[in-house]
Parts: sequence; C-alpha cells; structure tokens
Amino acid sequence: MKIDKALEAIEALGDNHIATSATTPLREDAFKLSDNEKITLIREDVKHIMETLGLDLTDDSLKGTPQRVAKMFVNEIFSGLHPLRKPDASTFKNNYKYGEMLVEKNITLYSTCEHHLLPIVGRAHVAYISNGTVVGLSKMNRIVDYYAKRPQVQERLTMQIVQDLQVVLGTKDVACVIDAKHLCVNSRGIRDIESSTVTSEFGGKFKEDSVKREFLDYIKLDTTF
Ligand SMILES: Nc1nc2c(ncn2[C@@H]2O[C@H](COP(=O)(O)OP(=O)(O)OP(=O)(O)O)[C@@H](O)[C@H]2O)c(=O)[nH]1
Ligand SMILES: [Zn+2]
Repeated sequence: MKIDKALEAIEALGDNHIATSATTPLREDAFKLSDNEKITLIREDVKHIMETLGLDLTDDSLKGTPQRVAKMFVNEIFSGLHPLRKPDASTFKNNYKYGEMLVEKNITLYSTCEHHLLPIVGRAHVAYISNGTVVGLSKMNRIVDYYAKRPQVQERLTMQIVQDLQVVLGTKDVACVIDAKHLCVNSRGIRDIESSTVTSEFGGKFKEDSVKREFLDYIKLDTTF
C-alpha cells in the first residue's frame, strides 16, 4: 500500500520537474537505486574524501566512518528526500466546530544547509485555521521533520511545510515561521555565532494583518536554542 503511494508520489514528481520554487531539485533517476545501493556508493565516496585529506583509514577510530556517514546521510539527515518516508497525516472532522487559530509552536528543527552541508538548528512554528478538517498535532511536527531531513535552504523549507499542510487540511489558511541558526554562518565563514535567520510563509487569512499579528503574538519568537 505504502509503496503504491510512494510510486504515485515519485510519478507526480516526474511530471513536475520545474514545478514551483518550493520543489527540492531532484534528478529524474533519484529513486532508481535502493537505499542500500546508495549507502554502498556513498561509503566509497566518503572514504575517497577522507583518503584525499590524508587520513589513515586503517586507524581503529576512523575505519568505520565512511559506512557511518553513508548510513547517516541516507537513513537519517537526508531521509526526507524519499517520498516513501512522507508521514501519513491523519485528519479528522472538526466536529467540535473549533473555529479559531491552532498553533503548534517551538517545534524542534534540525536540517542541513544545502550550500555547505552543515547543520541548521532552530524552531518552527506552524498555524492553521480549520475549514472543517483538523490534523493530529504530532503530524505537524512530523511534516516539519520530513522536509527538514533534506539538503535545504530555509526559505524553501518554510514554503514546503505550508504547501503540504494546505493540501492535507484543504485550506490556504496555513502559516509557518522558522527561526534557525545556520552553522555555515555561525561556525565558519563570517563566524557570527549570534545571528539567526527568520523566514515566514503566510497563506490565505494569515496574510491579513490582524490574523498574522495574532499568530506572531502566540509564538513570541524565543531565541534560546
Ligand atoms: N538564502 C539562503 N542562503 C543560505 C542559506 N543557507 C546558507 N546560505 C548562504 O549561501 C551562501 C553561499 O554563498 P557562497 O559565496 O557560494 O559560499 P561561501 O564562499 O562559503 O560564502 P560564505 O559563507 O560567505 O563564506 C552563503 O552566503 C550562505 O550564508 C539559506 O537557507 N538561505
Ligand atoms: Zn550553508
């Protein structure tokens, strides 16, 4: 069942290469190799990088690194590239007729900057106003995590979260704010440890000043992460 769903998703991608700017740029053959085949190839690539740097891969502490990094790329930090891993977002009818904004705030976010392959660490805040459908709370955290587990730019990540929830909930009234630190800015290059990046996407009613303000008041950006 899940495989059929994944194949559908892969086909949809195939027809939609250019799509919107919020689509992760993927090759047409992105899912031809199995995860295990990818791990084997990446292991050799990491080994090559380490050897080129002059490291002795017979050392007890280093010898497992290529396999460890390959597994981490495929199964963990870039696992959200695979449509098969998209979370099932259980939805329910809004029988209790809750008509106000729902905010899931301070969602822990770990992603990877696609320019340097260094961590992005921060918080995502997601909100929606139901038009008859509600989604399980944890599913919002899961959707954030799924898109975060890709090489990302923060702008695209923010838009992907909103666009996905708009489909799941059948409404444009969805918003997301992300406040995150990019280690490529904090730990290398300009090495500005204090700066963080805020991005936002406001759909439907969230474009209205009063609704946007209510959401921003709820989340009162907490910069302690
Ligand atoms: N817009 C955007 N830029 C990002 C994001 N993550 C990293 N970057 C930036 O991507 C840019 C890449 O610029 P380059 O000049 O090619 O890279 P670089 O020589 O390593 O640049 P420095 O980081 O300034 O040393 C840098 O300015 C990064 O700060 C992101 O999520 N969104
Ligand atoms: Zn970067």
